[in-house]
Amino acid sequence: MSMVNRDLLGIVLCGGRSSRMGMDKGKLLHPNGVTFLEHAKQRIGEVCELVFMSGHTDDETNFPTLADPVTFRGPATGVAMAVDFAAGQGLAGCLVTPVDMPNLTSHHLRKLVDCWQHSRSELVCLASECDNRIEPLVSIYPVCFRDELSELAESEHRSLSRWINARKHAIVTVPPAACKNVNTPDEIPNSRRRD
Ligand SMILES: Nc1nc2c(ncn2[C@@H]2O[C@H](COP(=O)(O)OP(=O)(O)OP(=O)(O)O)[C@@H](O)[C@H]2O)c(=O)[nH]1
Repeated sequence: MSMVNRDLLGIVLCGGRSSRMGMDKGKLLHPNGVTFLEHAKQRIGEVCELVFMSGHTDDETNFPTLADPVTFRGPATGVAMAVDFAAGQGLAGCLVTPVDMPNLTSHHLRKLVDCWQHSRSELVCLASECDNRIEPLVSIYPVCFRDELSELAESEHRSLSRWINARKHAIVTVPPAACKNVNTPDEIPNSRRRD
């Protein structure tokens, strides 16, 4: 069986202001020598055949991108847009990942996909094995949630955690380090900006 999934659209969320970091988080240098953005694209490319970036505005690369219909309204906007697009492509859902979680690997993403394969209309979320708290930005969103996610994206608070917690969902747990995201410069060991 192929390790690369053809039914899920792989998404790298890379919109937002990166205001706490003070620079585009996608441009940070990952310890493995590529940018955070390249790393995020590579790891999801090992799991999903079709991959899009979400919300990124600069055009240094020609990588397929889904622009947010309204900018800086948070990740729920990108997720809703991605799920809508996946539904239009006849895909089963989206595997969403953030650009700012450098220790997450394709191995962790495959665990999510394996779980989803058992029940393909169910939400599947990554969670830290220390507190079971869900990571809405590392989750699989089946296309049956298309309309509900559009409503969420247009609502005032747009909290994906709250939205998922109000619905049936499966969780896949990983060590806490794997799902640590970086928001400020002092959270990036062994890394620096690529000039
Ligand atoms: N498509 C899209 N992605 C977003 C948006 N806001 C944040 N993200 C992504 O969601 C993930 C988590 O981002 P956050 O740390 O919550 O927000 P941020 O805007 O990047 O950073 P701050 O300005 O410091 O809050 C990252 O991968 C961001 O690129 C948005 O408006 N649209």
